[in-house]
Amino acid sequence: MASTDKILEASAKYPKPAERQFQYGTAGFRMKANLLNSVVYRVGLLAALRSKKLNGQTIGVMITASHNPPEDNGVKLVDPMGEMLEASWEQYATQLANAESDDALGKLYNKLLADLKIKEDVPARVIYARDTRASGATLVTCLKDALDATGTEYTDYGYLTTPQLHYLVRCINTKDTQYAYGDISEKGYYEKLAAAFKLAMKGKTTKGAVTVDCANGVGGPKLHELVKHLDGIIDIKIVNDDVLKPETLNSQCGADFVKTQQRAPPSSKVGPNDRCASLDGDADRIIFYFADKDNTFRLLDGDRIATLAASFLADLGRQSGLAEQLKIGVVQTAYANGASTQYIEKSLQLPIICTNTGVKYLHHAAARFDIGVYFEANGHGTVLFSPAALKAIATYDPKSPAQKAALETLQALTELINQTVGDALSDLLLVEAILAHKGWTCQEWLLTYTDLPNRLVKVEVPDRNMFQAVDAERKLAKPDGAQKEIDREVGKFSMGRSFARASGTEDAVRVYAEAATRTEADGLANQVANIVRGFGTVVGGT
Ligand SMILES: CC(=O)N[C@H]1[C@@H](OP(=O)(O)O)O[C@H](CO)[C@@H](O)[C@@H]1O
Ligand SMILES: [Mg+2]
Repeated sequence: MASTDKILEASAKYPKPAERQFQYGTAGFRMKANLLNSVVYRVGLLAALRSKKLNGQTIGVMITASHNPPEDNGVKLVDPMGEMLEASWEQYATQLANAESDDALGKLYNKLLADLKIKEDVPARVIYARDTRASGATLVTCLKDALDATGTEYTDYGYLTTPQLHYLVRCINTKDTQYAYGDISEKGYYEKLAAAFKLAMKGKTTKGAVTVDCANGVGGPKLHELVKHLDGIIDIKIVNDDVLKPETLNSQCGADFVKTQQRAPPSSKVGPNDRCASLDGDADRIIFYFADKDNTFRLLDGDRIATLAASFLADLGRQSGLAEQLKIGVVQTAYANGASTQYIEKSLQLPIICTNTGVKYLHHAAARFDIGVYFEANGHGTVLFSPAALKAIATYDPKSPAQKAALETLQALTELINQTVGDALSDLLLVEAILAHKGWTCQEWLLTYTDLPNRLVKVEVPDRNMFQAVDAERKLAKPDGAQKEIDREVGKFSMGRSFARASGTEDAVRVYAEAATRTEADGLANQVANIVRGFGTVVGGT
């Protein structure tokens, strides 16, 4: 078959590293960049297949390793509505990446064509972009070879944040429909966000500046562009935006550093009570923080953004007269701080769904509500509006000036909030708009509830796969007896909660614990980590 010949010819340039097994996980493929050539080439083949299967709809390919160190890179696929690749296709990505020889790859490609009933003559369309990592250029070449070999039409969007690529994919596939998402350009993205932000801010001002640490990644230049469209209605100070020194990416800065180290980047020069935010390397995560008057570091993480957004949207629902049509729900994972869960249930009186870790799970659960707010504690999340909610907001006839004002703000938020995926730039503006409406500083935001002290520990065991979690990963079904021991420890601590689960992205088991005091949270985490070590060692035999 002619096209397979081309695929094999190009594939010969990118042999699979021997003895390596790859897996398309929560974040696509991610590893040391020098191992990725064959993987990216094969992801290109899959993107072509996916597009053909979906009648030539455009598929996105993003080359990034997010918050990982500069020497890593990665690749992930974006489905037509700007969502992550449908879960059932992840296995094909894994199979293609692991085909040992060119011959095996060609056979697998043809098998997928046949098994998935893909018509080869359907055109394939792909767009792609990358973050600022030095290795990105080489990987783009691998990708292009796959797209050329499969006769795919493609557009290279250069450097983009991950959510910008998701935005563009959705714009392309909804063009000229009633769901048209926006202008198909990077500029269109800024214009959409800026116009919505201005509407949302009408008559309100933020209290002081917000300093945004861009992790020395692609978010820096993109935030500079966005600011140009905001007409100075908000004071955004941009730091750690040096993309010319790739080795500084995510180094001692960025959302992951701040969240895991529970401290500001050492380079930070802000004063007490100054509002700060940090993005990750591909700008799909954001967290806020500040130093209080005693210079104590205070984190405002994804749980805080979720509670802030949910409370504001619930207020707007009531004020606009649409509370009945706009049922709001919040989606969290087991890592959400117990105090946030309690605040949502008791104070906000909103329903909560707890899902497995990984944004694709949260995203799908959030789609079940009229307005679904989802955030991982690490700052990745967004708010989804259902088609019925959008219709209600667009068509409702307000009965008073107060209803009209609330409705206009709601309308603006439906445009401001990225509907495809968590987006640090969109979330930044969302939080700023809400704080402006409430007239809050970070201090007031922090006062809504008090986080329970918590600890996250990574435990390395010979075989993490023996730890099988159930109940949204809050309990261990395997190894036998482990959960019983964890329960016994948890029972000894006041307000204690703890769970262990195998990481989906690292070769380790993560243990999370929270309790009434810092000492207790640390103690509980250590005890549960010991239980995990004990079970891991016995069966693993080392
Ligand atoms: C505790 C934690 O932060 N886990 C992260 C991490 O998943 P693990 O499966 O825990 O390794 O990476 C995921 C992908 O970036 C992210 O979605 C998730 O929140
Ligand atoms: Mg990221």
